[in-house]
Amino acid sequence: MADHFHKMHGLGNDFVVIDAREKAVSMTAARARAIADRHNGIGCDQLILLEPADDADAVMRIFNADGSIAEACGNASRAVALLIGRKAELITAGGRITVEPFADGATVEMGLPHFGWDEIPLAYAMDTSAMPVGWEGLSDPAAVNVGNPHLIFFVDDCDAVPLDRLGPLIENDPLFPERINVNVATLTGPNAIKLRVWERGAGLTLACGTGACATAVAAIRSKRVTSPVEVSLPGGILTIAWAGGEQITMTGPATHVFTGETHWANFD
Ligand SMILES: N[C@@H](CCC[C@H](N)C(=O)O)C(=O)O
Repeated sequence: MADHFHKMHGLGNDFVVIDAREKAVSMTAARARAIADRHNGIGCDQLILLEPADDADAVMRIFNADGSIAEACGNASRAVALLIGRKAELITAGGRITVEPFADGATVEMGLPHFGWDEIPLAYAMDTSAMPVGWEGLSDPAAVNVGNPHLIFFVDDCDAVPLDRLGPLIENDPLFPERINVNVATLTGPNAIKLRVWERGAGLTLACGTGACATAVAAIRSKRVTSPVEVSLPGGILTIAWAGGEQITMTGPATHVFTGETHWANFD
């Protein structure tokens, strides 16, 4: 019997979502990589596996396109909210989150941000609000962990940054023992940021929800902007609210593209 999957996206950051809450699906890094491959698979930035949870609505497991595990995914959280269709609590490797859908999107309580160098994690101690490091024209980034690790560079013009070249260089720098998501951000108003993201394990994507959260938090913390913040990504806009010390709230659209059928064994 064929297995079902859902093709979904949040601002163009796209997912294959497998609902394994009632019927177990075995997933490996190699299988996830093959499904995500746009040349011979269904194609996606992240593969999302929903599994049963004892004390929550579901466990959400996240595989990047390269097969690696991610602890959090903001855009997929909104997509999963749409799929579940009601307020729900999800367990991710990065912590518990609460999702609440509306007609064509969702609001997500993303949890608390973490700023300690060992919580990012970095290879050695330093101030994560303005790190004394640089790669070519990019320097003094902030680092924030919002379930997954992010590095944020505030620059005059994020469109001018060669992120396709610098992204992989920074992602794989030994300073980041678990690699890192790389954000380049430009302030466009007292509550507005333009953002591009090189995602760990997936490369350039049209949007990154956790990148928007981490960037907004870093900008609010350094008093560059005030909450709530409109974060404009190539795929569209997210609204991020954070009052220091509290959970980050993310609101934005999500889309169910189609439901398909396949045999997961086809991807081995
Ligand atoms: N696209 C996601 C983030 C996915 C995980 C990330 N690439 C990582 O490895 O941490 C989002 O919308 O947050």
